[in-house]
Amino acid sequence: MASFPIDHHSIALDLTKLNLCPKPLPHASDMLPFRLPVVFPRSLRTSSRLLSSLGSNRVDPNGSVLIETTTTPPEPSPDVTGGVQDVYGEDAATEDMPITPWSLSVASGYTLLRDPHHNKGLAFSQRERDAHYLRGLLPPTVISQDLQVKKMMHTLRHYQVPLQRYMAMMDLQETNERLFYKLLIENVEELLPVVYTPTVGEACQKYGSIFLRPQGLFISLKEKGKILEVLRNWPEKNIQVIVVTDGERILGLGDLGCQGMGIPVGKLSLYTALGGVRPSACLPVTIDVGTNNEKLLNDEFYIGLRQRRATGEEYSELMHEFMTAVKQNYGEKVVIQFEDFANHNAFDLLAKYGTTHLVFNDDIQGTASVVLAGLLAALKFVGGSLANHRFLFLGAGEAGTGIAELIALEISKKSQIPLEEARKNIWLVDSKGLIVSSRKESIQHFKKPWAHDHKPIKELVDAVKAIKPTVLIGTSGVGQTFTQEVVETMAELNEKPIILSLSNPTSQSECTAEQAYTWSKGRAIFASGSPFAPVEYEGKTFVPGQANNAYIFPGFGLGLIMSGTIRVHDDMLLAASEALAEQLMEEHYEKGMIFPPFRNIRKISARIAARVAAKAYELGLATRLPQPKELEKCAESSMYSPSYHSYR
Ligand SMILES: O=C([O-])CC(=O)C(=O)O
Ligand SMILES: [Mg+2]
Repeated sequence: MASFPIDHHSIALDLTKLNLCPKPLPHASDMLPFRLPVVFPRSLRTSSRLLSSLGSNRVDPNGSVLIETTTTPPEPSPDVTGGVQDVYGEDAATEDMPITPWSLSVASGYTLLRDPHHNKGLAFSQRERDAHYLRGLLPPTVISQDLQVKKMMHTLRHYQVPLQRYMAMMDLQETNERLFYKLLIENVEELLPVVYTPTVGEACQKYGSIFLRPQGLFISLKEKGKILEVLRNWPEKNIQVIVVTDGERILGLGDLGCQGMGIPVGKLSLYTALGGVRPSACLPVTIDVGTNNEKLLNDEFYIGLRQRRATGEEYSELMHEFMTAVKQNYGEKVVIQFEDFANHNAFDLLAKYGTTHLVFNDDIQGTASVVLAGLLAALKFVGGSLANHRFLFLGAGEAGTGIAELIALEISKKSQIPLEEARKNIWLVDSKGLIVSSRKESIQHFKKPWAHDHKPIKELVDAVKAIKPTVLIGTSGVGQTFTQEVVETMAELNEKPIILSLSNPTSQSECTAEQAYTWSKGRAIFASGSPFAPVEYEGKTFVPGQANNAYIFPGFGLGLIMSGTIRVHDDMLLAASEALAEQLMEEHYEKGMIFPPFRNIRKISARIAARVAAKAYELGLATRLPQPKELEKCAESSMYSPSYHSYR
């Protein structure tokens, strides 16, 4: 039995946590009268079993008990953009906690400094250093978390190579999680390109070489028959979101096998930083069924299975075991986000598990929702409704057909016309040319609804001339395919051509922001999947938007979680798009923007979450009852705060 060198006989019980989504308190100290001391019999006080039963699974036999308190709550701030106040003490209002609302974990001394969830580095106070056996293990200086942020940003800005910044950020995530999130939340525009696209793409390509500590859960063919056991090896039990990839189509970079792990890790960092979901509730997973990437197979530093990809039954059986184990282990309300699967599996998995699990395909549905939002906002510049526009896509995979379908759904609902009718103004070009009815027999099922009557056309530029689109959308995964001639033709056809180059990372973008503005003589309404800096053209500054699903999935997921939703419905995607488009203000339009700046992303995510949750309640898919009255406030107040807790 472990012994714990402490003399605390009470643990604070925060009654507000018994409420699933209590009203935000006007001041955190209002909570204090509700805190009850809970006294345990002496025999229980030293029992590691008791501690485990209270929700801690980090019992250190040599350690002391570390109790997080809210005795010095931070001043509540009225906004959520720069890290919210920790109203609930444990950032857990999205969590079902009917009986054990404790905040408790176990570590001390050296172990505490190496526990990323509790380490505060130089920010440990003198009192904490005494109480937790840290004296001598740290240099004497005590600094604030704000100063730590300043120092870290200073260090990061000195690195010239983006990959160095990525590695420094991953290192921070693995040593001091709260500091990592504070940095990311407070510097989101600067750091998003580091932990996310484009740098995460390069990180995945070089993952084998830069790999220091494993992050996330690796489930390979070797784990077949044991996936439930593997899930149980993960230290956190209360999982709310899983992002899973099989690495076959990482961004526009292709098959990166097991090294695709950078993507679920990055996406989940955004779930926390942008959407406020607690890091401990997030589980990144990579399914390794091999890779067809010869370069990786021959790379001595490759970290995955050294075999060609399993397909067919072998593949579906492993995926099925995974999906079944997830539901068995975490229940029905865990969000499973599919990420960067190749087309053929992505559509099949979504269709197969859409009726039994809470699944969401970010590349099909998240991308569709963000692009629809951008188009709704762009109407402000071009006028009319979506039904008055003609759309041409380069790329007919997950993103292309997903966006096309959501546009058609929105048009069909708004104009009250059948979906088939709404699809007629939407055209797609794939690697073989315009998708037309004469190709219907030979194309994949997800392309068939877009095979309209027209003579075959091979080249994109000829398709632009023939179809005369008002909106051109690139989802091809191939860089520099919107040539000067293509953009110029769009500009000849339209006073304000809408051009979206969505492929990631930057190297795969169909054209750059500068090309779009220059070739259209400053008339294009442009957005891209990966970020581009503002462009000066003839004395005017153009701010390109980042049409990236990062605007959608964090808030969307939060909406699902806070309402206890059990299935995703397309109407929730439409609700998310509308919520995002509504965030555009006059000041944004003046700069030609069709997406709001990322610096307000937590507010944006809360709005999206509220709208998604409201739709879920309306559709009868939400299980968390009764429905909170003020969903947006509920979303904001349930967001994770990266501020340090005080330990006693
Ligand atoms: O990760 C991103 O930046 C967007 C995305 O889902 C993709 O390109 O596959
Ligand atoms: Mg993706």
